[in-house]
Amino acid sequence: MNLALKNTDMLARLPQVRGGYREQADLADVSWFRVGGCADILFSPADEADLQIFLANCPEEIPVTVLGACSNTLVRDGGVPGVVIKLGRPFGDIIIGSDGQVDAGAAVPDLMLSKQVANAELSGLEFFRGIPGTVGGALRMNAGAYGNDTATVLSHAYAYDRNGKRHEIQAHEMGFDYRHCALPQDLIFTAARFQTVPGDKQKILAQMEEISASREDTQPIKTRTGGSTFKNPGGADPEGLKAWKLIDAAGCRGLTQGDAQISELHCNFLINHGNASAADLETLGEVVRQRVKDHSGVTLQWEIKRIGREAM
Ligand SMILES: Cc1cc2nc3c(=O)[nH]c(=O)nc-3n(C[C@H](O)[C@H](O)[C@H](O)COP(=O)(O)OP(=O)(O)OC[C@H]3O[C@@H](n4cnc5c(N)ncnc54)[C@H](O)[C@@H]3O)c2cc1C
Ligand SMILES: NC(=O)C1=CN([C@@H]2O[C@H](COP(=O)(O)OP(=O)(O)OC[C@H]3O[C@@H](n4cnc5c(N)ncnc54)[C@H](OP(=O)(O)O)[C@@H]3O)[C@@H](O)[C@H]2O)C=CC1
Ligand SMILES: C=C(O[C@H]1[C@H](O)[C@@H](CO)O[C@H](OP(=O)(O)OP(=O)(O)OC[C@H]2O[C@@H](n3ccc(=O)[nH]c3=O)[C@H](O)[C@@H]2O)[C@@H]1NC(C)=O)C(=O)O
Repeated sequence: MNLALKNTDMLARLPQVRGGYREQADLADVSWFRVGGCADILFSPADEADLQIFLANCPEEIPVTVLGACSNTLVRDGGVPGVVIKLGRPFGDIIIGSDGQVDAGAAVPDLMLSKQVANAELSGLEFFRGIPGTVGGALRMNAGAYGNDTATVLSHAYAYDRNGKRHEIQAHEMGFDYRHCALPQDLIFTAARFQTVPGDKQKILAQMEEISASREDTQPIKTRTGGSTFKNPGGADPEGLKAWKLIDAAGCRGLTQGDAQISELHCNFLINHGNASAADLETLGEVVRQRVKDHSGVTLQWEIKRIGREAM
């Protein structure tokens, strides 16, 4: 009752937008883990101008969170306070220009981008083939795989800050590191330009198939998961210290908590077998962190973003 009143109050204080607001929107529906509570308010902007109007006029004290495909995010069971912004089709264009420049909206799925770019006989974005997020999430996470990452192919990105001011940000200004972008958390990316190079279509497609097959063999990609749970302590260096080896050595492969499990196939993946709660998944992750710390002295860092409130 109190919560409903609070939401109604919040709604009344939000600016008029064309995209529309949805109250108590179930985020489990959009999350790869298929867990989590509701967004107080979900906002899908009608276009860039709508997003700008929202940000410029949304009261400062109302929290704003942006989500892409929610493939690297664990939404807690108590839901997300304030407004969750989910960019949709109006931010879903791909434009392939001259000189290998590729413009993509922030909501474009990485997989779709890699396929269209390959069909245009351009190379550089093959690694996106196996990453189930969006361009916006790739920019924030510096998503990467198989020896490449977003930082190496980005030319520049466009973003709005919490006051509705638009920024053009060059790749070298993003503060990219392994699975990290140092820009302020309030920035909402709306689009990016990538630099690709001409390539042989058959070779590009073959490489993408190879990536896809390798993932199917080594990662539980068809389950309800968030990808790698923890960052590799050795970073992107293929010879560096691997989270999965530490987890394995600490005896955590296959460990369960309710319907949550540490994958038997790849023990840096957390899985929801169907009825896990976000709390089950997070608790299991913390158990693993503690066991690894006790066993090897290494403190694993979460790669997965955890957002929202604990269940009440
Ligand atoms: C099966 C599986 C395999 C995976 N494999 C890989 C892999 O090989 N390599 C890899 O790097 N990752 C991998 N991931 C993790 C995930 O797909 C990536 O991190 C991806 O980039 C997240 O994108 P998203 O759109 O789902 O972001 P979300 O999970 O929705 O959000 C992640 C972060 O990005 C922010 N964000 C999202 N959109 C925007 C935006 N428009 N503007 C500003 N911030 C934004 C969110 O606020 C949040 O902080 C995998 C995940 C799964 C489920
Ligand atoms: N889609 C998801 O969020 C999740 C998918 N999965 C798994 O992933 C696999 C594939 O999922 P599926 O939904 O069929 O994949 P799709 O590629 O059909 O769609 C993925 C999402 O991307 C959106 N999308 C697609 N193209 C664009 C674009 N150009 N611009 C903006 N948004 C776009 C879709 O939006 P729209 O709704 O407008 O079509 C949809 O929300 C399945 O195995 C599924 O179980 C698991 C968890 C979550
Ligand atoms: C999935 C993610 O990214 C992944 C990315 O897909 C792959 C491929 O480049 O390399 C990193 O995983 P990783 O270091 O565990 O490498 P993987 O390719 O998955 O595995 C390496 C090798 O170890 C083997 N392996 C892995 C886990 C396991 O339990 N057992 C096992 O034998 C695999 O079979 C494979 O032969 C990224 N993870 C991190 C934290 O950096 C993600 O960030 O969400």
